[in-house]
Amino acid sequence: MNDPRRPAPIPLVLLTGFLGAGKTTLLNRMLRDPALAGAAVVVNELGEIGVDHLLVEHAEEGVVALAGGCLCCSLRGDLIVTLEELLKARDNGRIPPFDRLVLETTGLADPVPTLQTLTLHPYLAMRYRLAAVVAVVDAARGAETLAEHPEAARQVAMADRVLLSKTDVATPDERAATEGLIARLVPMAELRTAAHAPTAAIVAAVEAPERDLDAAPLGHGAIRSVSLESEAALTRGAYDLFVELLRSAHAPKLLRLKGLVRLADEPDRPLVVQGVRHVFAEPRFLDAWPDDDRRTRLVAIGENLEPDLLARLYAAFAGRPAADTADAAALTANPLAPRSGGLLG
Ligand SMILES: Nc1nc2c(ncn2[C@@H]2O[C@H](COP(=O)(O)OP(=O)(O)OP(=O)(O)O)[C@@H](O)[C@H]2O)c(=O)[nH]1
Repeated sequence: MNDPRRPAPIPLVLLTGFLGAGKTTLLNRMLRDPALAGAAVVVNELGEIGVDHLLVEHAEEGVVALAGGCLCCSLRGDLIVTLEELLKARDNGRIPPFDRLVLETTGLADPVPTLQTLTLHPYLAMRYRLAAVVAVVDAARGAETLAEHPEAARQVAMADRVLLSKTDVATPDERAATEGLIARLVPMAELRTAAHAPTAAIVAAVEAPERDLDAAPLGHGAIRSVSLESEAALTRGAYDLFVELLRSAHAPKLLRLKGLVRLADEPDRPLVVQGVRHVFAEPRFLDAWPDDDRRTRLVAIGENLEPDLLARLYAAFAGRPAADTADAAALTANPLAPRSGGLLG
């Protein structure tokens, strides 16, 4: 599946977080860290100010600031051009061959369209691969912000890793409230303190979802996550069909699907799944499982997702329809059984 003639895709880390959360402060710290010397950074700034002086001080050709608009809407075209230009400059040797890219979005940006752009674009999807979505959340005002601003909640819901900033000024109550909301919104994400996390770990790729996830609604009609796991390997056909049905039936609600899949014909190499809305990056195999756990582990994130429906859909393809239920119940709850109110909602 991996073509040896193609250059290895460059890991891309999307750095998100609400206005004033502390993204630029964090980036500035990263750019001073020799461990990240090989990274390029793209900053999208809202407003007319343009180039962020902090970043320009610490990096040279690798920094491209997009001024004048929001990354997820008016500057989407420019984002593509910028990322292509960076590749061209890298391939021509005009800039150092950066080994990863950090893309900072504006504080109001919805990360979903940006991720879609990256996974949909044929050339960019071939040259970059999404390594992680990192969200910065202000420990002091996070709870308030997440509750009041749906944009902020969407940013956090998409994150693989959440970094708490301003822990130095947050009261214990404020911090606990912020952490509580983050845990409900995105229980699978790693939560770290921005000031203490090693910067290399912040932008490291996330290859395995966390385990023992509970679907956790934030509130009525809000974003929630659903985990899907199975011991048995899936056939490629079953996996493809599962994704196809998931996309066609749940696409309007589904913001993201990610994780590792164990396929019957490649049990020693996990297939990495990265989907944003109905767009799925071409799945790729890792060389090996990241740990001893070789189960398929998928996380679906979306608005008003129905965990039971998703679990039954997945179970049907994972070869264990309703395995946890009694026989009679298993039969009647079998999602493949022809009846009304089936899997496709
Ligand atoms: N006390 C404290 N202040 C912080 C911390 N991180 C960021 N700040 C301050 O918070 C303010 C906003 O930080 P930025 O890094 O500009 O935030 P941003 O997320 O890039 O903001 P936008 O550009 O609006 O999206 C600045 O005044 C920072 O100095 C922190 O950990 N502790």
